[in-house]
Amino acid sequence: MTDLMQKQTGALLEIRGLTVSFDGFVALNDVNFSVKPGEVRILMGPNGAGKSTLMDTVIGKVRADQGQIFFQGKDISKTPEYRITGLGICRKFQTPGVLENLSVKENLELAARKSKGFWGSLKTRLAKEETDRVSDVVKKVRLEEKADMQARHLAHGEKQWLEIGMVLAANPPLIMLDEPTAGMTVQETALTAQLIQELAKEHTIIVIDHDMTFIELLQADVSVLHMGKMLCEGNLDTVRNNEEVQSVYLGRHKEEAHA
Ligand SMILES: Nc1ncnc2c1ncn2[C@@H]1O[C@H](COP(=O)(O)OP(=O)(O)OP(=O)(O)O)[C@@H](O)[C@H]1O
Repeated sequence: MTDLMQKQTGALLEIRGLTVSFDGFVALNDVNFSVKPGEVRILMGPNGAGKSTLMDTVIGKVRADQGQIFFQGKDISKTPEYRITGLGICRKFQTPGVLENLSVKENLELAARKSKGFWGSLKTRLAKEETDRVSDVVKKVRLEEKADMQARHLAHGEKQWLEIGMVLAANPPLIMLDEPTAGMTVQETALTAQLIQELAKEHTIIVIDHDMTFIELLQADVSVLHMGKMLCEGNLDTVRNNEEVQSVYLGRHKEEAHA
């Protein structure tokens, strides 16, 4: 896809006909998926549906057997993993990456340095643009008052926001968040939904999550994967009313709720 085609389709990320298999097991089967600049998209699906594999393929950790991945109009299907961050794609995993003994600000500075690659990370001082970015990010993730506090003293939700901040420090156009509200209180979950909506003004965000309260708060379009196939896409009502989704995913949750 050329830059012109990207403008025509309007997609920041466009995945076409993606098939991925592990030793003959097909984890993704001819998946199409695209997100527009500034969009928040929720990626749902039961365990083993292929959500992580889809994200892993975007960041070059897993290679596709077939299909193409276009980012800002460029085919990145064969771009090595170590180059993907530099292109402006950042993924936050569920496992914490915060350094507990460093302050909030120091963690953010480190993330800003790392985004500059190996040589950039060796620089002792940050450029003005980077320090400005760190000050901006610390406000965005609502940790301004705790900027000098060691990360280990933060509440669980605050640590998750710091991690989102560390992704933001690199200022990537595309952010992928893996269950950002896991373990959060209802109030922290609501604040996280608000934060993600604010961030979507400058970034495109793909969120993998199962928490229906959070998904409702996000008010974003949803893509549902099931057994490696894209089952349904649309707004939350469309997805909720889809019979296949009800039987394979939401139905299961209802049963659990009534158990
Ligand atoms: N490296 C691998 N080798 C073999 N099989 C794998 C590998 N990675 C994933 N799979 C399989 O591919 C399928 C999709 O896994 P994936 O982790 O993408 O699902 P998921 O939707 O992210 O699930 P969960 O919500 O449980 O994280 C699963 O059946 C999984 O066992």
